Amino acid sequence: MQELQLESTLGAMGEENQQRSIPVIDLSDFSQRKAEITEQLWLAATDCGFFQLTNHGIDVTRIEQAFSDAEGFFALAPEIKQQMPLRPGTNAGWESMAQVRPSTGTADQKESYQITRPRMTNLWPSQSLPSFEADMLAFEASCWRLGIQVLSCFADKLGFDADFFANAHQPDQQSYQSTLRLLHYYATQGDVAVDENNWRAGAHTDFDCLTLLFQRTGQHGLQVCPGKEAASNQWTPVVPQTGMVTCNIGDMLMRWSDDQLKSTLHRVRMPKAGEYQGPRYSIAFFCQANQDVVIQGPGHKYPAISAADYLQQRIEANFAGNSNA
Ligand SMILES: O=C(O)CCC(=O)C(=O)O
Ligand SMILES: [Fe+2]
Repeated sequence: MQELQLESTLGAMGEENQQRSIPVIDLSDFSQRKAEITEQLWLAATDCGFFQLTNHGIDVTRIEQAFSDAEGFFALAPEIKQQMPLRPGTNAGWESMAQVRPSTGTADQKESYQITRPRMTNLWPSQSLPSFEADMLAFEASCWRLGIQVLSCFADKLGFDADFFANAHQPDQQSYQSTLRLLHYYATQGDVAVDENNWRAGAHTDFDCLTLLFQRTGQHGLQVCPGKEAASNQWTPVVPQTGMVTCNIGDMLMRWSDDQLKSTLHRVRMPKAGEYQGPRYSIAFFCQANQDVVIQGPGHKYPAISAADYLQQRIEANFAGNSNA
């Protein structure tokens, strides 16, 4: 697949480019300002493929709570986390150092726990963390609402009904496959090589329609390389700020928009000597259309394919691990 050829050329470090900026889009008064917001989102998503949202309706205290829940989960003993293993192909459960990217060939220096609503049987830490499940499902629902709001703007521009993507990502169905992923990148010692073999997350594009990413102030490392400039191998840092939501377009929406919306390469680099060496936590929500939904762009550039088959192709081609991004 075209996406993979691009990824496999991008293991090298490249250079940092501070010149580009990631657009920041204010969602306040969404219903009154929808047309204006839609233009801003479309511009950002057709150009850079990455943007950050403010006044998006998810309260910062709610985000902080989700991070403290995530810290609580990752602090559980390995024997407990091992009872909730990531099941191949499901995007549900816990893994550590299991994700190998084609861009690097080495495992990401992280652990993750993924929540995909219909697939969570026996995967909740109910005994150790009694309120975790309810908290996380409520947070997932807030992410869904925000993701669908942004997608409704893209639907307007693509000539689909405003509720087209809401219908394509129905949470109450067995075929639902949007995923909330908690991420914990391990603390480093300051003497770790920052080279092309060592990444918190190797360069990749996401498989989904739209990713919402929560980062914490001070926990740097995310870098972006816009598609049209991929050959430059120049990477722009995305400044982390608790409360902002960083968004990126994934491969599924790129295909669904006949390549108008851009799925953008990104990665998380290791801290350099002198930088913060502590753990890095982030939370990602991947909007992925329900399995039975048929993906086809307005101009029919690509053949119709179900969301299940599309993801399967992407996962099989990508790596032995099982994940959506
Ligand atoms: O942790 C981050 O900042 C990025 C995570 C990411 O890109 C992913 O999980 O797909
Ligand atoms: Fe990603």
